Amino acid sequence: MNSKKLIEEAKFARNQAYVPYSKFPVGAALLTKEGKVYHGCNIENAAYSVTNCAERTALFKAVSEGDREFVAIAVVADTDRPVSPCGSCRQVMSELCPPDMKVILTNLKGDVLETTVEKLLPGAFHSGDLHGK
Ligand SMILES: O=c1ccn([C@H]2C[C@H](O)[C@@H](CO)O2)c(=O)[nH]1
Ligand SMILES: [Zn+2]
Repeated sequence: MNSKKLIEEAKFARNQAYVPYSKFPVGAALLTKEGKVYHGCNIENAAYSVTNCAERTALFKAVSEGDREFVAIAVVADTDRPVSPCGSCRQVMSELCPPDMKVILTNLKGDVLETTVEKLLPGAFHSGDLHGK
């Protein structure tokens, strides 16, 4: 699947966002090695900090269904620049995705920034840092 199609999938996912507080819907589409797409949207909560971002929704759905091999993720929001994933999502992507995995950031105007997991969080804390290993 090409980037353009994955972006369309992310826009589709954005329609399901539950955003009564921010009114800022975000969509994500996560592509597996086998070609399956997991959709994610942001899901907010009256206790704001419990909110789940679109990127993490897609990743947690995939892992919970037994999929762990990912090749790309597209994220879309109505931003001036291509949407920029938050720190928590960058950390979760670093944990669950290959460092060189493609991350396609975009907005409704059609600006596209293609980057990687590693570029979004250089020097991420990872499993090898635990227990002095
Ligand atoms: O990359 C991003 C940035 C923000 N949000 C969500 C979290 C919250 O619901 C709203 C405003 O921060 O947007 C995402 O889902 N992904
Ligand atoms: Zn996030």
